[in-house]
Amino acid sequence: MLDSFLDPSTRSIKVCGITTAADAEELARLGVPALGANFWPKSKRYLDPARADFLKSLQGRILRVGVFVNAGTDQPKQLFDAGLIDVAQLHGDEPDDDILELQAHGIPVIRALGIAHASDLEEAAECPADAILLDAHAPGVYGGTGETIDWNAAASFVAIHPEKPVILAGGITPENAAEASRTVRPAALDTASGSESSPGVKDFNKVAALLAAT
Ligand SMILES: O=C(O)c1ccccc1N[C@@H]1O[C@H](COP(=O)(O)O)[C@@H](O)[C@H]1O
Repeated sequence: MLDSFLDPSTRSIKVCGITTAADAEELARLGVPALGANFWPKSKRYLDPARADFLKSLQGRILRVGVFVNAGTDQPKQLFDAGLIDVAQLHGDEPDDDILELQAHGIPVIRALGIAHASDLEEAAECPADAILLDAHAPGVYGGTGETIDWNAAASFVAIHPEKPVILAGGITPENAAEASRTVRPAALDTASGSESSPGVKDFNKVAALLAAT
C-alpha cells in the first residue's frame, strides 16, 4: 500500500493527527489514501495506544501511518505486530540505525526532516528510509505547526533526486495544496493542522477540499 501511496503518477495525501474511530472511518469512506496517528505523548493530537484498537479495522482500506518522536523501536514494532499500523513515521532525532532496525522487522519507514535552510536537504539524499517527509523546522515541538517550508528548495531536491520519494508537509491547507503540488511535485502531501477544526478533530469540508486540490 505504501508503494501506491507514493506513486508519483497519483497525487496522494495523508491526513495526520487522527484521534477518533469516527474520523478515521470517514477518511476511509471519502477515499483518503493515508492517515496518520500520532503516538508522541506531547502532541496536541496524541493518540494513546491503549485507545488505538480502532485502527485495526481499517487495515487494507487506508494506509495507517504511526507517527513517533524519539520513541525507540519497541513501540512501533508492537503496534505493527498488533496490526494497528502499516508504516512508521519517525519525526524526532532518531538515528539511521532505528530506521534500519524497523525495516529489518518488515516495517516501511518515513523519515521526517525539519527544514530550516535549503542545506538541511543534504541529509535527505543519504537517508535509508523508504520515503522522506519534509516539514518545517520546529525545535521542541517537532511537527504539526502549520508553518510552510521553502517550496523552491524542496522542488530542487525532488528534481535532483527522482529516486527518493518525497512527502511534502508543513502548513498544507485547502488553499495552498494545489500550488504546493504544482511547485514541488512531491509523491504526496501531508497535513495535520490544515485539515482540522481544532487539534485532533478533522474538518471534513477541509478534507474534501484537500482531496479535490491534489
Ligand atoms: O501534529 C503534531 O502534533 C506533530 C507533533 C510532532 C511531530 C509531528 C507532528 N505532526 C506531523 O507534522 C506534519 C505537519 O503538520 P502541519 O500540517 O504543519 O500542522 C503533519 O502532517 C504530521 O505528519
